[in-house]
Amino acid sequence: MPDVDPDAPLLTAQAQLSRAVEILGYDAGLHEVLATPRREMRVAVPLRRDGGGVEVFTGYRVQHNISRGPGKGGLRYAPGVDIDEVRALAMWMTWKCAVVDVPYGGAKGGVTIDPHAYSSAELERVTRRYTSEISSMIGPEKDIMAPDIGTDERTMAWVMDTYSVNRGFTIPAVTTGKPLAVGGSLGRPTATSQGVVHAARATLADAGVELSEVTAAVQGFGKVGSHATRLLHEAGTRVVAVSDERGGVHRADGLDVPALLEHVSRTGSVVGFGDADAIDNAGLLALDVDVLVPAAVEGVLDADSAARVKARWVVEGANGPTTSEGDQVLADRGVVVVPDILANAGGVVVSYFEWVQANQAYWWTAQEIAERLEQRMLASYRAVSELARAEQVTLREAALTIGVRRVAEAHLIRGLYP
Ligand SMILES: NC(=O)C1=CN([C@@H]2O[C@H](COP(=O)(O)OP(=O)(O)OC[C@H]3O[C@@H](n4cnc5c(N)ncnc54)[C@H](OP(=O)(O)O)[C@@H]3O)[C@@H](O)[C@H]2O)C=CC1
Ligand SMILES: O=C(O)CCC(=O)C(=O)O
Repeated sequence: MPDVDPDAPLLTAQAQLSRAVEILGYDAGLHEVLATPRREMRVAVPLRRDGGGVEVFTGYRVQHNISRGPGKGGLRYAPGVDIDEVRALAMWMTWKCAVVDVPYGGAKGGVTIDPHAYSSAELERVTRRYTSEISSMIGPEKDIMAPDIGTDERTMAWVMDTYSVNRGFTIPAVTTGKPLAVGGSLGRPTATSQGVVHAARATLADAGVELSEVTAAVQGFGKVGSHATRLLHEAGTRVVAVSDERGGVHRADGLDVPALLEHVSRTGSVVGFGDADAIDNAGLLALDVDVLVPAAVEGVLDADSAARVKARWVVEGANGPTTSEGDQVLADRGVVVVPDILANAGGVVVSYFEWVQANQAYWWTAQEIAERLEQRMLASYRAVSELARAEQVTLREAALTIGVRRVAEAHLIRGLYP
């Protein structure tokens, strides 16, 4: 028997689906339809290095489900990317888009590359080659990409440009999370983090607590974690610890967040920030705080680390930060977990707004975007929390039930399920 890591993201995603199917009482056939990725592509991505020589990377795009609309989901550049991770991330996108009721299926892409180890020119060549290789699979009406770990708005501009030049005209709606200059949306860079803060505010309110009364720790200081830290600080939360891949910093009285952001923009890491103590990622997860925001990678809250969590609320900025065993431990200990497919859905909500704006070639104001994002996040949170209360299930089980049911309904109504 090959070794199977019980914390592998795909096993977590499959176990979550099985639980939703059990709650919904679906049969084995429908379960299989919902579990099976609709389309997958694996491509070779050769790169000529700046200094000569060639390396070949592997790229993937998975469309897990397209029954409610085109595939939608990010593109990840990380050394650990493999097909099963991309499958898990694509499946989570399917339920996420359904929970916040945007008219998409779920997709995800990835290239097995450490983006820190390559120049910007090299990453541009990798992105253009990857896009060309998968271009038959993507498009505004087929599958729309966005940034994820290791990619950013510049990456999305390269994808959009490569796709467009091959068709002979500009097609902004093939990606979201683009720079404003090429059809991006106001509010998209902060949307995921803003959604995390809306979700945190809503779940605290259920317990009669306000953001200004609590302490928080944030793991991951990239596109999601850094803005979440700033927005929590602006909402009056005392953020006492943050981390990135290299380590973290902790100050019990609360970090000076504007000074921290300035330090990171100067040095590229939270590590070494003055007036704070060093802390490692495991230590951060176990801090005595009210709110914990994992906003880095999958699987950090497994059975062991979940047993050490002291926070009362975990708001998942990352996709899949909690394993199935970790989830059970947190539930048994009464920790409220706002699940990824709800808590970090602000990004895909504003991506949807960006796609709508690009399709109409008509741009909304920052206020319109902020209001519509808040409305959709709060309505989605309410639907999930009411179901959780009514059925006596966790917020994750309730969110999965809503998402999976909407996707299954689309299959059944379309007649795709024999
Ligand atoms: N971007 C978006 O709109 C959305 C992202 N997400 C999810 O949020 C998470 C973060 O994504 P995003 O912020 O975009 O990615 P980024 O690449 O912008 O940032 C990732 C951050 O996580 C840190 N990190 C990486 N590995 C570890 C580790 N093992 N332990 C601690 N920190 C680590 C990185 O540190 P370093 O810089 O040192 O490498 C960096 O600070 C992912 O799970 C992603 O799927 C979910 C919804 C939308
Ligand atoms: O903005 C999007 O389209 C999707 C972002 C993403 O990859 C995610 O929500 O995990």
